[in-house]
Amino acid sequence: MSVEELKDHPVDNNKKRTTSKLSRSNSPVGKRIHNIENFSGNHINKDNNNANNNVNNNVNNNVNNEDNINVNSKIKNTQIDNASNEAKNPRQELKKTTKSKRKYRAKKVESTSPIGVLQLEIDELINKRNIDKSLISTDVNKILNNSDLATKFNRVVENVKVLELTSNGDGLALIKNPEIENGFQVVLIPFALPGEIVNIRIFKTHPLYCESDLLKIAEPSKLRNDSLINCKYFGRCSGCQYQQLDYNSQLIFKKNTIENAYKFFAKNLIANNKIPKIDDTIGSPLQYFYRTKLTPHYDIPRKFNPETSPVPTLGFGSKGRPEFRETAGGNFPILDIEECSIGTEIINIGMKNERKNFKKIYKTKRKGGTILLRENTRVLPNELVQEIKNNENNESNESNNPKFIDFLNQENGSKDLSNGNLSYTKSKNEVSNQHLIKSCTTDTRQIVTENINGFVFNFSAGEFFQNNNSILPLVTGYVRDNLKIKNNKTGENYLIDAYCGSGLFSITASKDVKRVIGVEVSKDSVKFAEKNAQMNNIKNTLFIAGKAEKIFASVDTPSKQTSVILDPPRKGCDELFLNQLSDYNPAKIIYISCNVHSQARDIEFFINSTTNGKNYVVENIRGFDFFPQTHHVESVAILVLK
Ligand SMILES: C[S@@+](CC[C@H](N)C(=O)[O-])C[C@H]1O[C@@H](n2cnc3c(N)ncnc32)[C@H](O)[C@@H]1O
Repeated sequence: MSVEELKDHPVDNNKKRTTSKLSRSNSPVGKRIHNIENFSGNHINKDNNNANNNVNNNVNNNVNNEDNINVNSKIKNTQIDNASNEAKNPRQELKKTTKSKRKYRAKKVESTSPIGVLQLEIDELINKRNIDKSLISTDVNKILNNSDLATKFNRVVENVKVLELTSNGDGLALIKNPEIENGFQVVLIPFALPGEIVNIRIFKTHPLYCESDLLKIAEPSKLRNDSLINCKYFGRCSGCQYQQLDYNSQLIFKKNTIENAYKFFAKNLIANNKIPKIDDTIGSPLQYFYRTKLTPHYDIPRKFNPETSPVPTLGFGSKGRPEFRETAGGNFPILDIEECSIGTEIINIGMKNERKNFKKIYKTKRKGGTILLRENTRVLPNELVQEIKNNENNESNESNNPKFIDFLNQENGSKDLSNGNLSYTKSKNEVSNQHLIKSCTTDTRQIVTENINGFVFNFSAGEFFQNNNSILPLVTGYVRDNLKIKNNKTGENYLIDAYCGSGLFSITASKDVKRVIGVEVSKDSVKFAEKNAQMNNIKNTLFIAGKAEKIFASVDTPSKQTSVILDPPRKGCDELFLNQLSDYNPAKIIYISCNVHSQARDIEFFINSTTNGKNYVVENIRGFDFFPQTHHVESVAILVLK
């Protein structure tokens, strides 16, 4: 952070831990945790750092258990002397007496959501060690209404052994429960790896687990290699979890996530040996600087005064207040982020431009918001490339070539405020020999272009499109290779692309099949799918705007010669759709998913609970790493009619 920016943030938030909605809002996990486990009052959340508080450090020895749980660990209770503080403040005293009882309200959890999966991971952790659930359950209502109890829970614990890694990339451990005799707390420790011995600070308690900050790594895992960390915000930003791991280890953890997902959600198929060995995860050609879309955001505080309040921070949510490494971005719920090492070069240039712009306009904002940064790739016409080249000798370059300026100005993208020009980067597609100009758009309705394996795609910047274009040739190639239907002597294959977006799989696979029918709920995406087919001179596609559930009413392709691609949103397919898919009875199903848990659940339902499901074999399951450095994994499962 520059000196200038430091001036913009005179408030030292280090003295104020706020686990507001915002502190978790960037992380899909955090978001769900907040939505699902909602306290009616304040969160259990005390300031352990506040130097003004009267702090007693009581160091207790933890009980040794038969397991490797927290062996020889010490629990350090950081207790705030509330009594003495409150007595001095009669207003607070009054408030205290009139305050109504705070109540913990648990909300319904979707089992394949991150918090739903965490519950299964917790069950597995305790079952493996024969620990009864009652020994890890905490009465959160009691803590909410008893500040002494809250400080007892919000403590520093030393020498904690990390036992597992969750599918969200957090370490999972067991520590002694400060209230239940011989009881435990399951604790989430972001950025910690299995096998590590760490010191942590608990800051939030839920009925079956608690959240903590990683303070110190006393004994690192052999897998940890902090020299690989490429980002000054890593260890606080909620975006990446795995930068401390070499890439191969990241891929192994992701394969593990897929294995666990099938273990949790396809129990019956696993028990009957109907799930094949999960194949190795295919890595991304780019492991940093790959993300073609980022959405930094900001919050406008309730008591915001445009004249006196500091510039709100702009970036991504912070994952608590870890201290195990020095990080940039400040101690804010939304970290003040200037660059993101997984974003592409032009996205980072766009981020810098838009930060400068934000400093000019933030006073007009009344509520928080998000800034869209989406990469747009255009091909520079050959004549223009030639003209620029020819003029190079005259000390002329592209920046003073009027035609090039015209080319740039066709685009309404992120501009360099110092000169008002569109920011861009140049690159070359070595396969097609095309010169590419990349810019960054911030307008959700702007039409952007992507080039994948010689195909061109247009779509609205605000609509869905895959974010890592470096891996798209690999995944679309894999899908194409697997569309072939064995024993199809007619030589005529058909494809149904359910949840087709702007036609990525329909178009890249169109040459291998006689006809493609795509269905997509977003009318805007369907419009682009049609346009993309036209632009790529593809004539055998038909796109239907509507719900995937309705597609089978309009399908006339022979099912034994048809493969179906499913690529639903994170929540997966609904049962109505899966029943219709089974009635249609296609020769092959390729299920692509960014949430392997809902994928496993759907495949279990399809095979076990639909009319024709039992006639399918799961031939292959493997991950594709669309999101290096993060816990996310895309999973592709192939089902074949026996
Ligand atoms: C994960 S995206 C995949 C898009 C496309 N296959 C791609 O890779 O670009 C899921 C798509 O499903 C669409 N969608 C969501 N619910 C749907 C439904 N019930 N029926 C059809 N499409 C749906 C979304 O609009 C989104 O475009």
